[in-house]
Amino acid sequence: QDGTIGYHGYERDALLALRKGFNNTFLDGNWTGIMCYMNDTPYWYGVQCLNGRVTGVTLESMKLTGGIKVDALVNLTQLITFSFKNNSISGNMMDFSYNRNLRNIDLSGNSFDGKISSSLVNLNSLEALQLQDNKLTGPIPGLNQPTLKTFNVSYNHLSGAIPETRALQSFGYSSYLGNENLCGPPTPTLCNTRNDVSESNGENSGDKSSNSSRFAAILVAVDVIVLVVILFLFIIYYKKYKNLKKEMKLKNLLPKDEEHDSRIAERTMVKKVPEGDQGKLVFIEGNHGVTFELDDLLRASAEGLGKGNFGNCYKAMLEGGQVVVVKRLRDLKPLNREEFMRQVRAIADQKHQNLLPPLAFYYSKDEKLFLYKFASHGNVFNRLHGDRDTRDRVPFRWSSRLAVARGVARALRHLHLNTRSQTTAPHGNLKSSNVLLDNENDEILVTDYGLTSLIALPIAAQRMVSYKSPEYQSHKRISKKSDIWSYGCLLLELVTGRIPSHSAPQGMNGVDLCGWVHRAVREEWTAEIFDTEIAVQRGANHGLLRLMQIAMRCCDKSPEKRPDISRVVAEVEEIKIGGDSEDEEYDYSSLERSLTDESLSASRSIVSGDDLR
Ligand SMILES: Nc1ncnc2c1ncn2[C@@H]1O[C@H](COP(=O)(O)OP(=O)(O)OP(=O)(O)O)[C@@H](O)[C@H]1O
Repeated sequence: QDGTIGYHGYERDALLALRKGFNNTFLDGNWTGIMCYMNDTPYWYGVQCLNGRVTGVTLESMKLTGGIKVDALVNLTQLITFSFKNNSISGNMMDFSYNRNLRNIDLSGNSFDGKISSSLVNLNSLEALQLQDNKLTGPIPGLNQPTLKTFNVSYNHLSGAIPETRALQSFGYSSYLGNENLCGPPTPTLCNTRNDVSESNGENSGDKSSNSSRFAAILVAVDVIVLVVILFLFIIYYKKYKNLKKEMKLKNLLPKDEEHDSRIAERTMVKKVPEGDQGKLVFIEGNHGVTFELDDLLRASAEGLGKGNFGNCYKAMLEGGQVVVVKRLRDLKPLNREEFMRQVRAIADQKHQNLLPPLAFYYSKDEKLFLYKFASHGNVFNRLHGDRDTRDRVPFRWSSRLAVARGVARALRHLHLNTRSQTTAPHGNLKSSNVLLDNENDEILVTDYGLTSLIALPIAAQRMVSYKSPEYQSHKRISKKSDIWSYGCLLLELVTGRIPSHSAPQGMNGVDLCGWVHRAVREEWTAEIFDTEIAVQRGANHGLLRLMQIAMRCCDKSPEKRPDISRVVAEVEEIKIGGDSEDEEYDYSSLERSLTDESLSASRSIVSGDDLR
């Protein structure tokens, strides 16, 4: 294949050869099909692409075993990042001669043996080389790239004198620790034998006494550096101490384990923002004048809203009376700050009255937060299923449920078709707990869209709704049509009042709603389908049937047969609430009768033409 279609078969072959070397079930299942096309988000876990070319492979802490062939990277000529840290890969190091753009190499925490590849010397853009905690032997090649900012070969079996290049000498002893046979500065061990020196230089370095005097000079320099470092550490310690004192003063400081019951009020949501991160809250334009600093947020009292699949949510009440929701994100893809910001901006760019965009975000190495407006009437899941069969239950009327169906359909249409935004992406995790209600239920706000671009794929595949769709189960593929499937399930949840199993919160049981409804219609025990709370409403009858028909088409097993979002919106908009008599009690048997006559014939024909799920 050539570059004109943005897909490079030889790069794919190189990745498949890598995959073969690991014999890893997850990669075997995930690295299939096209890995990346032009600038689409890569489909393969841990692979980064630009213009259809592979620029990064990041497979960290995945318990990978096996080896990487020496010539494995010959065809990955655009690589910038290559990280396999914390696995159990063994064998010799690969040759990097063809990867002139490489900036970051991290093979730390594996079992690589043999020599450090001398091809590293010619990587002119190399910024970080991390080879610590392996079984590498032999000398350190004479790297001298001015670009090199991070270097670590500690805890290997390296030997010989550390080359006296400017770059290698700029790193402290800690970068070389744990290699008994390394000598020369910055280690404290003098190189006594000619072997030591010749081993690393390849040739004799000559006069031993001039070497010793150079060592002496370097040792003095090291002493000075050590003094400066101690002074620096002292300053940091003093600053930390001052900060700690400040925090202690905050009356709200009450550390609490986030695993605990989230309903209990928590006083601080971010116990401590890591030092040195210089993290700042970044507000996104159009935030309706809501601005405050991270310090204000730290001081705010907070209440847990719930433990989500990708982090916990807190309601933070700031001293000035503002209320915001803070979502602490976890299990993210390894994105640097710029990449993270790009994704957040793409999410925030999706502006629509039925979407809840983030107000602000916070990025640091250890903490990533999203801030949202607080939706005062909670989520549709709780509204629909909460307080059932108790006196506290406030009925969720047909008109409100139809408003939810409409609002969500419009939000999805915007996500799928909005041409003004740079990316039109599926939601990926559409479910009733991600549909929020504000202002006495008449504002429907879909939240958590766009998280597929941030969450690590294996985690997303386990927990996001789109990955529960029939097409992902059979072909490991999701698309906008997977959102249509999720939407169909949401409609069925609204009309039946039952919890779907694929999105049931932890500890709750649900039913396979699509399968259940299909069976009910086919076997004509239709009376049980509709939620009695709305089935008794006189005006709801016709609309309920229409909504269920739409839902069943959206749930079709094959994505091609599902309607697209424009059609869904048009059909849902056509449904009438049903006149003024909505609140009147209805003779339930009349609805039951209408379910068994022609009104459902369309649904039944869908069922008969299709397998039950
Ligand atoms: N802006 C908000 N206003 C009010 N409640 C919110 C807001 N955002 C989230 N919540 C609620 O906080 C709780 C936790 O939300 P979160 O999104 O973390 O988890 P979830 O929706 O249950 O699952 P998932 O992580 O898969 O989206 C949910 O009950 C959710 O409805």
